Amino acid sequence: MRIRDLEGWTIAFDLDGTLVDSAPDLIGTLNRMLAPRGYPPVPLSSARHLVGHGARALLRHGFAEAGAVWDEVAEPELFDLFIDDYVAHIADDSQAFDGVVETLDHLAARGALLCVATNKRTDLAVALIDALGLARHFVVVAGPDLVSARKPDGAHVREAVQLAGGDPARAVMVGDATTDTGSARAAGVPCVVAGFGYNDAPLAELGGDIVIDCFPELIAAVETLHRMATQSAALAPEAAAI
Ligand SMILES: O=C(O)COP(=O)(O)O
Ligand SMILES: [Mg+2]
Repeated sequence: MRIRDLEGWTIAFDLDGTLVDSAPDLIGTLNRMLAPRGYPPVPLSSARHLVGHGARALLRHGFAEAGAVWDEVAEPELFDLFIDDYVAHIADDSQAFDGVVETLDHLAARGALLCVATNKRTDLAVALIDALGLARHFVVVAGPDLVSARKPDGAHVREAVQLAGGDPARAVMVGDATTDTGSARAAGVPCVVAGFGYNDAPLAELGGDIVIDCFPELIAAVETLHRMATQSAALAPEAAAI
């Protein structure tokens, strides 16, 4: 039997660009908004980094990327069209990154509680997670509508961990963008950066603690952060006595 050495620890995951390569469907929807309005499609490669701040931000910045004029008045209608189209195509081409299922199973078997903290609306996040057969891994899926403030606010990671029944003092965040590292830092939670995701800044400037190049490397990263936390907790009484 495996040692449950991660019992009492919670791992909060970002969704888009960390667990799931969802950009093809998000950018596909964006391009279906642009085409009938006479604008050119934005290539996936130049729009991936726009994913991570929610659908509204993707729409706005995607239109800018295509050189399209942004119509503030039309935004609510455009947003509704975007969501309707995205829901219909949510898992056409989106896939979990290699090794996600095995790695999540491994971490759960060692006792870790797993949850999701995403800037995707909760209903959309749940629909995507369900469509890819990942639902059984997570105690909670927390979009911005389920918490008091969205990433990069620290409340998002902190409250997602608490909703999962965990303690933010014994948690790790895993994400791919400045929204994730910012939220984790503000919550006092160490952050693993998915270097294979939709990084919106150079890796050295994202502000994470450990960068992983593929999902299975998360196991070693969590072990390192867990060891560091355990060692500093063991040293804390001595430090207090000095
Ligand atoms: O931009 C989004 O739709 C959500 O992105 P996230 O899962 O990376 O927070
Ligand atoms: Mg992301």
